[in-house]
Amino acid sequence: MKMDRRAAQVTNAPGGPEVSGEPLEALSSRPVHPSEPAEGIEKMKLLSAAQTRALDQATIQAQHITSTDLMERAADAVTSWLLDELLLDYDTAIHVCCGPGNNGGDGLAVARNLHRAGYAVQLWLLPAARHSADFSHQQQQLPAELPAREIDPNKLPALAAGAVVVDALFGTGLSRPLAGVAAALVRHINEAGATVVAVDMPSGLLADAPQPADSAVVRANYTLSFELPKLAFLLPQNAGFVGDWQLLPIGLDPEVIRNTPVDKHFVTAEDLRGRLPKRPKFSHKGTFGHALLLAGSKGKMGAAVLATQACLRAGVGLITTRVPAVGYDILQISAPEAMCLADSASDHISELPELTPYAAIGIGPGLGQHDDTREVLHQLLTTATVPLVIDADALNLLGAHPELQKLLPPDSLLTPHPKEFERLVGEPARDDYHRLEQLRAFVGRTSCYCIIKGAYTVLAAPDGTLYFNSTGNPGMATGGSGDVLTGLLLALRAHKNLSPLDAALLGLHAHGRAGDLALPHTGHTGLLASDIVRFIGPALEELMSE
Ligand SMILES: NC(=O)C1=CN([C@@H]2O[C@H](COP(=O)(O)OP(=O)(O)OC[C@H]3O[C@@H](n4cnc5c(N)ncnc54)[C@H](O)[C@@H]3O)[C@@H](O)[C@H]2O)[C@@H](O)CC1
Ligand SMILES: [K+]
Repeated sequence: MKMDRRAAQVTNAPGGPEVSGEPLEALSSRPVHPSEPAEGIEKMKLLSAAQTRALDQATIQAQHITSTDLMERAADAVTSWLLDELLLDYDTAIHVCCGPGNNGGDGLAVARNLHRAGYAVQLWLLPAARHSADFSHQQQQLPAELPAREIDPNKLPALAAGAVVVDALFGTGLSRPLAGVAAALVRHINEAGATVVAVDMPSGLLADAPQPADSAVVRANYTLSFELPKLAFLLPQNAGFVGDWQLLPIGLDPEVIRNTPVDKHFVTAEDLRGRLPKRPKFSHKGTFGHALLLAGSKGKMGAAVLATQACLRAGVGLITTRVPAVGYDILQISAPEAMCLADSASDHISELPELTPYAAIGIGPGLGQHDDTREVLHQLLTTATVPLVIDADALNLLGAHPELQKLLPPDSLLTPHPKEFERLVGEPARDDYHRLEQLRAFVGRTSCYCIIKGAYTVLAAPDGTLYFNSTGNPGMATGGSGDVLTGLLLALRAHKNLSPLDAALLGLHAHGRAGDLALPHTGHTGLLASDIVRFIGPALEELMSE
């Protein structure tokens, strides 16, 4: 069998109102707007299982079609993908395993399509007391030469390693963990070493809730989902089940999607393109703000350098970086475009500089957690009147001294990775879903923006809306990558004409995209944080208005 692991269609792919002309002071001190609409961030809404069902029904009504018609579209899309992307051979053994509901109905229609096209299909049905109407309809459409065999729990189908298994056991209708024959079959599929293609969802995975750790869940190589991604695909704990996920369009009604209220979005380039104001011809360095960065300690000056360079590459007007005395030469040499303010202490930052000139302030990269530095953070939180970007050791200090969290100015942007987030909230998350609940509670409590870094970095706005980033690659899981993000976000928060939400979304997207642009030059293995810096400019230009 020929295998083509190219990305297909939308491949694992991935706002707010502008405050043009508003003085920065007003931006930072105005009350948080809990209902700030995510204007335009609507291309990829993350719907719950119930909303997905409602969308299917609404599409059927709006387009005057039957549910069978919609199922045929889904099955045609899956069949085309198998033929065009997986490049099936006629002699490849294809096992289509169907459950009792509409996911199984999809499987029956795919099996019929493949059989008609001349492929070697074997069709297996899970024993069940009841079947959905569309399943039964599809079963009646099967040609006589394509027998549907009920799975015998005592003799599960032989699945050769070179075979393709189409998993159409359960989709969004799964309401509880799998048990009995279904669980046994799923474990059998997982052990077979076959190429597993899940229809809509890997069977056993719940669409928007965790399942017990020991549940049987299909470990798919590919998951072919319809139109919109599912929250479950974006969470690290499910990566081993979902595999490479693809979205297949089936004509779900765009108007209904637009009108479906959601609190979670998957943010794509399409959502963000044009949101970064083009640099006007007569712009000067004041237009793009003067940023202050407090970063570095002895042995961690690289973090300060990378964040400074990233801030510059993200188009900040000016940057002043406050470093301990030991870092003065290092910073001046490695970032000559930046101004450098050396602290009187040699190895750590011990004094807060005068804040008046600055449009935004970043703190954290390589900072260390000296008591003096904690005091600097304390003073910053109580005196700053401009947007703050808070990262790394500044987050650890906030975790170690929770009383400081009460001082966080509204609309500050915090950028923890999962471990820093755990320290910040003082409690490990039970699972990825619980972490999202913790994140929402945190932004609700503090009226801040907070991200959690990862494969699909998630941003929570103060109103609890979640935005999953769609760019980036595993090569970026390397030292200094987070420092680069801080610098980039700092530049965008210093930008006069960007709302806090737009600045954060643009920054997250551009960071991942810069990593993706660097990849052909470095490979995953050789990707360094400084390579990300190099491509920030091109990544941001892609999002610039005409
Ligand atoms: N017309 C539509 O609504 C469309 C639906 N589509 C497909 O339909 C799927 C959803 O179909 P359904 O809502 O019928 O749901 P599923 O086919 O995912 O499963 C529902 C069936 O499984 C049973 N069930 C649930 N949890 C179980 C468990 N733990 N153990 C054993 N049985 C269990 C239910 O009682 C029901 O019979 C989607 O994932 C998608 O694949 C697509 O065909 C697109 C169009
Ligand atoms: K499935």
